[in-house]
Amino acid sequence: MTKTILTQDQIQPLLDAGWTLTDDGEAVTKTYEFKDFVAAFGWMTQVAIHAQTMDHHPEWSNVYKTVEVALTSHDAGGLTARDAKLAGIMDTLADR
Ligand SMILES: C[C@H](O)[C@H](O)[C@H]1CNC2=NC(N)=NC(=O)C2=N1
Repeated sequence: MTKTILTQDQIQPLLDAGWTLTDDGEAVTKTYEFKDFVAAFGWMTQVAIHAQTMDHHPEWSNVYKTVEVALTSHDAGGLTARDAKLAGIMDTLADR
């Protein structure tokens, strides 16, 4: 598990993929919109299994078909490769 904080160059691909950097620069956020609640919760269930395998967990909330996500590495106090990896998994699973 790496605690190295990502550089601006390493964060840029996340921004290109639609993630937003928080004002403090310590997290990225994204709002996913699904077809309905079942699609949203199904996606969350798939992501949860990956998160548990990685021992890296999202901050998220769900209202009906919308899921708001924030990714950060609490132990590192900012963004790490673990956030970039989980972001990629989330985007890939949402595109199916
Ligand atoms: C003990 C355990 O490894 C830690 O609490 C892990 C679990 N999941 C985590 N998830 C995230 N997003 N940040 C962390 O620092 C973190 N720490």
